[in-house]
Amino acid sequence: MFGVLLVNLGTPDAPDASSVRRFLKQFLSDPRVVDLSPWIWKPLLNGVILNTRPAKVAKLYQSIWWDEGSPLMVISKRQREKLAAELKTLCGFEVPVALGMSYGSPSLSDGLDSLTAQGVDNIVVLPLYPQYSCSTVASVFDGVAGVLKSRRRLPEWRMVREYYRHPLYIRALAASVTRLWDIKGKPDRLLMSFHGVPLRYINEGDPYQAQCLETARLVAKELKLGNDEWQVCFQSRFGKEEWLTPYTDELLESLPGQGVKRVDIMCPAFAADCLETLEEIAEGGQESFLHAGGEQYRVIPCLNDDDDHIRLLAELVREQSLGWQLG
Ligand SMILES: C=CC1=C(C)c2cc3[nH]c(cc4nc(cc5[nH]c(cc1n2)c(C)c5CCC(=O)O)C(CCC(=O)O)=C4C)c(C)c3C=C
Ligand SMILES: [Fe+2]
Ligand SMILES: [Fe+2]
Repeated sequence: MFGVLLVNLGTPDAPDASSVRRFLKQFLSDPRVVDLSPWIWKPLLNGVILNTRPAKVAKLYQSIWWDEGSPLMVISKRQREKLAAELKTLCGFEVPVALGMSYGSPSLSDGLDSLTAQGVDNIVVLPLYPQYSCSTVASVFDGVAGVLKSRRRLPEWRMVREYYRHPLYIRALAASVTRLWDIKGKPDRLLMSFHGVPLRYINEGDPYQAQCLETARLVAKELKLGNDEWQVCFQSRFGKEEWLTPYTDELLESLPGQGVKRVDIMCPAFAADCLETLEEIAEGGQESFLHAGGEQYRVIPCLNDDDDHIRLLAELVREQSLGWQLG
């Protein structure tokens, strides 16, 4: 029987400093995320970052937390449920879908155990990262392989490496924009803000930047936008190193001075709304743009559990599992 492991980054269990600390410790200890030499990074992480950042970041999580929990977790659970229903319709039989997070819980190990307990022997691993980066997708690969390392019987498994130009993804993003524009009209500029990574990762072969630019170009084409009607930027910079530019926060501060007073902003690298979209973009971004003289700032939600997003995820699973469905 085949099943699906739906993977995302993970999130703290609660919006308090000790939960955030536990989450950040696991996340920031992954060498795929921060690749500095352990001799330099470990003392900095344990001595400085984990003593100062958790309390600060816990406050940010509190500002976006929902009654049911962390938005990323709530949305991930909805995606899991809807994907299972969609696959049942698409395949004509029950397909187990388990959730596994790279950091925090449920872990990748929890997700894989749940699939095994349901008799799954062929697994499609679907990381919810449209653009490949060593800091995300490769860490999912490491995590799954790390869990399977101690198993006597290996499942057969395949992983969706990326889907940054999948027609259903591009169309779903474009539809999320036109839903707003059809009712409320177009802004001066559409910003597509992707999560950043250190520029060095790109120079060392990570295709992430090129994939982001291609996603953006295709969305702009689908929306029939002129060159001055859209722009790419990169958010969520961490640390002192140079990251991908232009930085979203700096761009938002400079646009009103260039006469761009009304922007719509979307975050195509995120399959679910989370701290980075709800706080950094929706709260912080709005404040800096309006403060710099901007007049209208609208945030386009992530694809979340939209029907056309779920159809895309089901199609990605179908494409990977073709040879398995007959057996
Ligand atoms: C330290 C370096 C980081 C890299 C490289 C990085 C890449 C990266 N991250 C996402 C998606 C998400 N990141 C989220 C939070 C988050 N990211 C970093 C750092 C790096 N990310 C930190 C330290 C945090 C935690 C918050 C903070 O302390 O600022 C989240 C949100 C989680 C949530 O709970 O809501 C997501 C999702 C991508 C797609 C990516 C590379 C492409
Ligand atoms: Fe991140
Ligand atoms: Fe952030």
